[in-house]
Amino acid sequence: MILDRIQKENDIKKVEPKDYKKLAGEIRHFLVEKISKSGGHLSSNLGAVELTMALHVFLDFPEDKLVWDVGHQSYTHKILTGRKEQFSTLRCYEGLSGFPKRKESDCDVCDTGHSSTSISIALGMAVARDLEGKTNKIVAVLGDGALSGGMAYEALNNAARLKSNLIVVLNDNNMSISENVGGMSTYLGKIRTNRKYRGFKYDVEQALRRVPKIGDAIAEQIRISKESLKRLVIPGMLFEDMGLTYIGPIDGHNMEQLLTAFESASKLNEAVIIHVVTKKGKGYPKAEKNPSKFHGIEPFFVKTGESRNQSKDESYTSVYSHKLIEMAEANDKIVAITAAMPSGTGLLSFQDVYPNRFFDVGIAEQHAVTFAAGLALNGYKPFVTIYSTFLQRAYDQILHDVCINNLPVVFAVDRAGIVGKDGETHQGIFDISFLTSIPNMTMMAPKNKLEFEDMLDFCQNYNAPVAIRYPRGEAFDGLSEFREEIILGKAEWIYKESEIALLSLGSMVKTADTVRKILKEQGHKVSLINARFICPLDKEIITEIAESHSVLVCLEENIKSGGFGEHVSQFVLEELSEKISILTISIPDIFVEHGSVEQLHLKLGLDAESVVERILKRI
Ligand SMILES: Cc1ncc(C[n+]2csc(CCOP(=O)(O)OP(=O)(O)O)c2C)c(N)n1
Ligand SMILES: CC(=O)[C@@H](O)[C@H](O)COP(=O)(O)O
Ligand SMILES: [Mg+2]
Repeated sequence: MILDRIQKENDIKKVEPKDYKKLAGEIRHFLVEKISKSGGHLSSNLGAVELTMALHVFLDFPEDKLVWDVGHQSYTHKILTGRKEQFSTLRCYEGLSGFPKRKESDCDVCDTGHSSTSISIALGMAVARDLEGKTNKIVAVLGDGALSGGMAYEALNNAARLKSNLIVVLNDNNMSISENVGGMSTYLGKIRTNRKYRGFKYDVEQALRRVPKIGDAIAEQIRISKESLKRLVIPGMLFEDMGLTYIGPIDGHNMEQLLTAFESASKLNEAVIIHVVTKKGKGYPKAEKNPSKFHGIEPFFVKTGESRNQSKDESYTSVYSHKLIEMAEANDKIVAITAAMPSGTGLLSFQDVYPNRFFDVGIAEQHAVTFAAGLALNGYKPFVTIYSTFLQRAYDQILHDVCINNLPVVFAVDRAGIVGKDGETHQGIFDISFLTSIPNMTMMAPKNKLEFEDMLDFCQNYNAPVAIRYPRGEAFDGLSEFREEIILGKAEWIYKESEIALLSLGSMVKTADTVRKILKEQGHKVSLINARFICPLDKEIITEIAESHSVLVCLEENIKSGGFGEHVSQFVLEELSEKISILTISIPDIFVEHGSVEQLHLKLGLDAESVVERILKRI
């Protein structure tokens, strides 16, 4: 095996070019084997094997810097930098991360997981390099999907002024997680299908250069026709007109072409875009055929491509998907918006039923929110469906465009709480803190499936900004006998006793129910209250609790700062501190690494036993 000869960074330089193809095959085999057991981002990694190999032949690590956009496609980079043996721990607790991690290797320059940041990072590093008088190479690699994100354009706009070398590799596989969308995607498609014009461009330019000094009129005519030809057919002209150099399109599975392009680009004292065309899922036919399914995949059987986990439980996402379609049937003002996550957010089926009322805006969370504000201003009811972690991108748009105008936009905040294996960059543990600090915002979280549906109905009829957060995975269907009407700012009594009151929010109601059972077995009297709303806070129920209990325990799956517990504590401190002692169970103010949700809950003290222990200590 050639792969066995690669133990650390730069070892690939010893591999002979005639063996590149074999090495690429071995890496693909390794990826499919490992990811089929651990789960992970398969399709993007299979597509980027030769590209990564070529970059590793071209660059000297760790002096040269390679910046991955999102980072979900960096597995081959990990293999080539001495982390192959750790792949059996991929995305497991305390194991290898699925994204670049500085603490794993000095060949990883930046921890990432969110899209469209690579050109900014690389440009910053290039400018720092120049200021230091150094000459190391810096390369950013981003996908065509990542190029739908606003930050990428802001960075390109800025990079056009650079007077030293920076290489931006655009890895174009004509896919985001699902179909890539938008004008840039169309433009790249034209370049791909007009490859023959590469030769044409060269011929025209050569011919023009050879024109001897002739009369001004003819020269001007030639200049004009050159300009119009460029605009019509020459690949990458948009980038060139911005002041960037464009090379491409290049076959991203051809090592020779890639290496030639990198070498040529590195000689230029400016920012160069190398447009590389690859096939997402390459080498595993099932992923080639259905790259979306294998973009981020749970463990699967290699032979059939079917998942190893045959869970039939309905997810919150799927509940949302069905309910939204049902509501949209009766309410033609409902529109659904996603930022490049139609599958993950469950909106694919909405798109099937209501294609004209479905909008995938690309990886553009900021635009998604302000676009929703525009729709709401003209009488529509937008459901902006974005994962908690990616909504972080749109804080000012929520504040400035939606909340100051007090517009009836619904924020369906999926993947709220611990998401597990994607780790720090993807945990949805900040949304309560950043959303509830904004005036005019109402925020809630359901305890179970039925309440989620009722809350969505509430959102539909609510005439102001409202956010509803729900977790990744299976929808809880317990406690369904408790189904009081949803009233703005009102919590729900589930069990009314005395001594200890568990005031619990969303996903933590299920845990609190278990905590209550354990405490009752030990002889305690325990109430369970479903908070439902974070803001407005049900001050009345908190006051009632304070009159009849000695300890109030708040439970939530958000960080402590700015969380639900902090809101309740503030009120108790100001109004009720004489009457009741308060204990908040939240996630500490840290970034939470990868691992299974259960392991992470255990580590963070959010499992029932740890909660019981903390309560007993308190009383
Ligand atoms: C800000 C942000 N929004 C959404 C995502 C989810 N996401 C991860 S990868 C991806 C698609 C990226 O497409 P592309 O850059 O073309 O890479 P490919 O997967 O095709 O290799 C998306 C939407 C993200 N990581 N960051
Ligand atoms: C890389 C990325 O950001 C997405 O692919 C993310 O991993 C999706 O997460 P879900 O699996 O929760 O949809
Ligand atoms: Mg892509």
